[in-house]
Amino acid sequence: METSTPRRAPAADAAAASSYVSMSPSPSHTPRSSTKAKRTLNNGAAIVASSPSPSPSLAKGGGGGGGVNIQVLLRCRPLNKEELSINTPVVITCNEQRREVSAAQNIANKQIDRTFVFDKVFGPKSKQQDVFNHAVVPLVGEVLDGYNCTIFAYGQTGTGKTYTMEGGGGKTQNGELPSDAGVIPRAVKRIFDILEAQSAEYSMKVSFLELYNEELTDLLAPEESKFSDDKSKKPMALMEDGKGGVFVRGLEEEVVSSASEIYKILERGSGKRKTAETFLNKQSSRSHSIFSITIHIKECTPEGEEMIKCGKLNLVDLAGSENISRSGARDGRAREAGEINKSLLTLGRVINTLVEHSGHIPYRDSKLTRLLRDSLGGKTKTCIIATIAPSVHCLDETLSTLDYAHRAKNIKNKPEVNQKMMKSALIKDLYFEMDRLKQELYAAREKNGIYIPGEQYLADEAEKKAMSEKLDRLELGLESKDKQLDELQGLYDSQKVLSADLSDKLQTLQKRMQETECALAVLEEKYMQANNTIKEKEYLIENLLKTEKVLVDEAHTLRTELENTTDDLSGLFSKLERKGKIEDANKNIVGHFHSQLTQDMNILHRNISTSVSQQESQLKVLEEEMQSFITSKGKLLEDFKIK
Ligand SMILES: Nc1ncnc2c1ncn2[C@@H]1O[C@H](COP(=O)(O)OP(=O)(O)OP(=O)(O)O)[C@@H](O)[C@H]1O
Repeated sequence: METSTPRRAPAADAAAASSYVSMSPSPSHTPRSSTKAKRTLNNGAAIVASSPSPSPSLAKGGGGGGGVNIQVLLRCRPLNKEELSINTPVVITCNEQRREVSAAQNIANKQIDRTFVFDKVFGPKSKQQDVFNHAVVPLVGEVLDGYNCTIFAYGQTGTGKTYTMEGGGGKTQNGELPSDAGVIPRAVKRIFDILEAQSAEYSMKVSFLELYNEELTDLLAPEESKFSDDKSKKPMALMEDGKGGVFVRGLEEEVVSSASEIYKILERGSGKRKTAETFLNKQSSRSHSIFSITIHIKECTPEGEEMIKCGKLNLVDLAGSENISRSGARDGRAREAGEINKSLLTLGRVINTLVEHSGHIPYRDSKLTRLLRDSLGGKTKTCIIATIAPSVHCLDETLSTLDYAHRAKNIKNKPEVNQKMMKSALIKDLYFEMDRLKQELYAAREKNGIYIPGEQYLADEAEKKAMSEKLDRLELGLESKDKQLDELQGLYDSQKVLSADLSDKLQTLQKRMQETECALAVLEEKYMQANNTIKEKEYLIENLLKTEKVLVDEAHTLRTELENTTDDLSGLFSKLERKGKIEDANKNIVGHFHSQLTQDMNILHRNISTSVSQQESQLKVLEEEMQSFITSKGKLLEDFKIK
């Protein structure tokens, strides 16, 4: 029966029965002691064989070809109170639209701006909800689809890694998370919301690991253990799983069935993290932490076969990348900073080697890189949230974070979905494990009286006690689950009645809906007709308006032309008037000229006739004189001849 109440699938019981946690993508379960480790390797063979090797047919998300670049997001925190009080200059500008971050640098009195582009940029005003929506929501979906996903926060101390990952934690008000809740509580809530909306049958377990001074500790281990192996104090071993992965021996995985349970676990674990006051952060996390959520979801194949899908979300809060003197780390703190830097330096070297493809990748040089191996260049889907501060005092560290994160953008992973496991095979394994435990119990009883070293006896006793307590807890859990099942059955029956009632109502509503749909269709037809008429009218109006515009333009042209013609005509008339006047004046002049000419001509005529008569008389005189001259000359000539 499928219900919305979280139910534990057998896989969860198997997981709960073991206490080794693999950091490898495979959902393998390993027991607490070395004997148990051996057992699980045998017993877990069915699971391990089917789970770690990802099925190429099931793989999605671009595992093929060159892989998928890991996502790198950048978040810049706002100035804090101290920085504001001393008016610290801001040297970082974020352009969220263009996904750019610019750092203003002053080198030798020259202003040099460096700009970096990321997959997403969150400025100082960004909300926790924004970061969650862009960084985590898609990955939560991938986890529920059976992928392993890792989100890790990287940045200088005091830049908001813990704020981004945990924020105000999971203190809910009226079932809602506070606005400052970070990525982890929001991811938890979303996972439960989705699973419950899908009425999925699932089981979930969480682990919380701390890496401090290259030593691993379990943040979920009980504070005081009656038994010899007090894990809260004792560092834990990181072991190779023989398949290229690693697991942390003895890491507690708590089975959870509600978001509030996880919030409590988170609060408990976070409280145990090593923190200290530094110049840059009053409550600086001095360790790296990895909070992991493993989800097993039941699915049915079309053939009715029950399968278990497994996905894992690793949420990593790294310790601050820092300069020892600037961070104010002293004495023990300096060693601490050195160790933190060792892990982060190795992380940097791993990133560089991955990006430059320059041979051997030094994963093994630090525990952090061994743990994150599958998230960097492996089969996991990874997202890095790099955090920076905007103040000028942090510029060097900010640039180093920006360079680091920008380089990490080029890392390619080949995400592959975890192969689904058959539920029947899991149950078989579980029964096998129970039988084995029973046999061990009988054998242990029968061994009464045989000598074994006291230390081993105590250890075995402690383990037996822990196991029987666990068994009791499991039985109790089973009983309560049975009760829950009964309750749910009752609920189911009442729901059935309710559903019959509702289906009647649904039918009535469907009828009404059909009628409404008919009316709607008629209305839609009318609406379409009206729309067409409106369109036609609009077309006509548009054309009319166009014609009117043309006419108005033409009228304007005509009017200007008319005005020009009127001007021309009045010019012409004034010209004609002037011409008439000139003609009249010319007439007068001509008349005057004519009479003057006549007078002058008469005078000339008279003068000429006078002159002619004078000339005639003068000619006569001249003739006479000439005659007399000739006669005189002739006389003279004759005289001369005679002489
Ligand atoms: N985006 C933000 N908005 C508001 N306050 C922030 C933001 N980021 C960080 N802070 C505040 O700045 C302080 C330091 O943040 P936080 O402890 O998360 O830094 P951190 O990077 O985890 O430092 P460390 O590496 O030392 O642990 C906290 O008081 C936190 O509330």
